[in-house]
Amino acid sequence: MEPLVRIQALTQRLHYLNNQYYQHDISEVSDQEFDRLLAELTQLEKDYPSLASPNSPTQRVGGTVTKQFAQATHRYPMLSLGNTYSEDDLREFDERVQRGLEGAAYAYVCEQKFDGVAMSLGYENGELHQGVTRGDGTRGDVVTANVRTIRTLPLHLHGEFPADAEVRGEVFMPNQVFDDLNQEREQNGEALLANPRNAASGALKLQDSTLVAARRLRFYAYSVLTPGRHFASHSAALEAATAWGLPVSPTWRRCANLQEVLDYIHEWAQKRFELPVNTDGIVIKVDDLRQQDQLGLTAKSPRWAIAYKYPTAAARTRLNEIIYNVGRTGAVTPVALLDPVPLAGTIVKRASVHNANQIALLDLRLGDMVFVEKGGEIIPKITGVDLAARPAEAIPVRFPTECPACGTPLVRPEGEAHFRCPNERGCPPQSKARLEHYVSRKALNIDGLGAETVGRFFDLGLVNTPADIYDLPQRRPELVTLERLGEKSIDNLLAGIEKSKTVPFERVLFGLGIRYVGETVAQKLAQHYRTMAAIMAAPAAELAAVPEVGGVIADSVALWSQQPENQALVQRLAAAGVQLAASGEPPRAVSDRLAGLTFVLSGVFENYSREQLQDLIQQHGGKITGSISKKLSYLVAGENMGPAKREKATTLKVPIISEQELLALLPTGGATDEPTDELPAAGQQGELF
Ligand SMILES: NC(=O)c1ccc[n+]([C@@H]2O[C@H](COP(=O)([O-])OP(=O)(O)OC[C@H]3O[C@@H](n4cnc5c(N)ncnc54)[C@H](O)[C@@H]3O)[C@@H](O)[C@H]2O)c1
Ligand SMILES: [Zn+2]
Repeated sequence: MEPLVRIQALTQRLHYLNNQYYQHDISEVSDQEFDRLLAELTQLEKDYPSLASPNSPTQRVGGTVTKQFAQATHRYPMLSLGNTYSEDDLREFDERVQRGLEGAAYAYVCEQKFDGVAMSLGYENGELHQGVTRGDGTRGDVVTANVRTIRTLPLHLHGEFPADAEVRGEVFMPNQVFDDLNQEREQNGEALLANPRNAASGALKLQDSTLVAARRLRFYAYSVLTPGRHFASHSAALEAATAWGLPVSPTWRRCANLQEVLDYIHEWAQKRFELPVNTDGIVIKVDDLRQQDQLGLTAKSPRWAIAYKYPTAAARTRLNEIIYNVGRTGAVTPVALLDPVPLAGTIVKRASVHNANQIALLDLRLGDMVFVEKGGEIIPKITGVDLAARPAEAIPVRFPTECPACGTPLVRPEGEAHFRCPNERGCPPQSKARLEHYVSRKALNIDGLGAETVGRFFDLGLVNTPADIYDLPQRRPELVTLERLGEKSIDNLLAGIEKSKTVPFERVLFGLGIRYVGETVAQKLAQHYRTMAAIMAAPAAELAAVPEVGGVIADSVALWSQQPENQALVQRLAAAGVQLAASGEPPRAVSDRLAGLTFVLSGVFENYSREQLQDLIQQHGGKITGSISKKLSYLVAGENMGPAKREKATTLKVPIISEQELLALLPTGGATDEPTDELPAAGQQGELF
């Protein structure tokens, strides 16, 4: 192929993949594949320098800023790292360093390359005042409120620190958190997060920091920058950061020479899988900061550092069978059963294949030799077939057309990847999974009645729906006859069931397992409506206007509420004494100043989060709605509000007010003491912008 044509094709493809990765948190290809394409382009540009464009992905940091946040310019550029998968390249890197330092002695620091999102934290007089993403390397998104939700991050530094320090590090989602979240999402019928890195990146882009807090992000610091050289070496900076109370992973090591670097790399090749966070390699940095300055930077990366990436852990093994699991919401997921094979520190016997499309895409046959990889996920996945080794008798995998559990024809709703069994009531694994969900830790958390026991009771026909659990006390004589269930554990179990009647309403609502109603949504609905009866009576359009509840969730709740079986279930739970109303006082009404007024909030606000402003409006009798209509009283506009919203409000003559003006509407005057009558009256065109 013409080099120019290839260069253009690669450039276009890499720009596209960068955009998917940084803007939409989607990895369409593996990192290894991405790096291979980038290396090919780098080589071509080296061979044909006249064809290289200054905007090439080889010359620039891949990310960009987003529209939803305010931006800040980095004082020191936030660069990428040169990377390699080969030890020979490391030797070349070491030779370049040696030449660059003209024979002076030097040492390295090796660190884990944490697979998350780079973050710059500004500490002024030891106080955290700003968190900014890498963005395009020059400017990034200001996500301070989101960063503050990271519980291990100190808001104040301890001990002796410089007045002005920029701490850099990685925001990540621990693997355990990722697995828990995904399990929950799967059960709620929500789309799964692809891997912990994309999950962390997506969480940082959320507008509502209470939602970010629920993602339980963490942070590891890996560099400190100060005006003037405060430290002599990178290792001294890491030690200081630790002393100030910043989380620094203890895995770093100072290495006297390349051999020690290679030892570190070999040592961590397997050990890294025991860390609570994904890593994708090792970062090697020249330790002395003056030597770092001497070596300098390229447009894209420092010359004093390099990333060594481990090849993705992959194995080849035989695919014996595919089984189909039916989940709580009826989704049918294929699971591949394999000949056991060691991979990245564990023995793998099962792999996920995601869905029917994936089976077709890979053209899987039973008996095939397949490649399995362990990426960010705990369960490995099948990534390809060794076609050369395909046995003649290999049987094409046929995705079932009927539910493997109950025989009902499967359906695939428009736009969904999964086939579902629509037989909600009569399909045993669905009923069983609903029970397991009801007793689970984050729902009713019934002592002595775990997933296993409730599953066993279901199999024995003792319970079928959550309401049956409350009839168990009357069935004690039957329970005593069960094997492995002594008097004592029955006492425990019955006491646990009794205690579950005090579990707050929001967790009961979550426990009902309504599709798309996860923990947060259950909380919002419970706060807003306060009783199950009110939720079940609410029309979908009204539900959709509750903060964090969109149209899809609202439709699902309304549909659930209409079904007679569910109405009967709720009645029986109520009769058993389960909490179906929020306890305590409803949020105190502070005034009725905003009674009869409706508000839409949009954009980013300066003094309060959107959530806080919504609470404030409600405390003063105002209502929050989801969409802009002629009847809307005010659109409250923050920074970076979408132009479409502004246009719609202007066309419909809905007054647009700022955060300050909203606060001024309140009796105390909020942040200002402006007289309220200077505001445009509701229903008139505001001309404040
Ligand atoms: N799969 C895809 O479609 C796709 C698309 C674009 C990029 N990518 C991946 O992203 C990489 C490029 O991304 P990049 O420029 O963000 O990262 P990079 O691989 O060039 O490394 C730089 C980043 O490493 C991180 N890091 C982690 N631990 C560190 C430590 N101890 N010290 C210093 N930095 C540390 C920081 O976030 C820093 O920004 C590519 O090599 C590719 O693997 C993949
Ligand atoms: Zn079924």
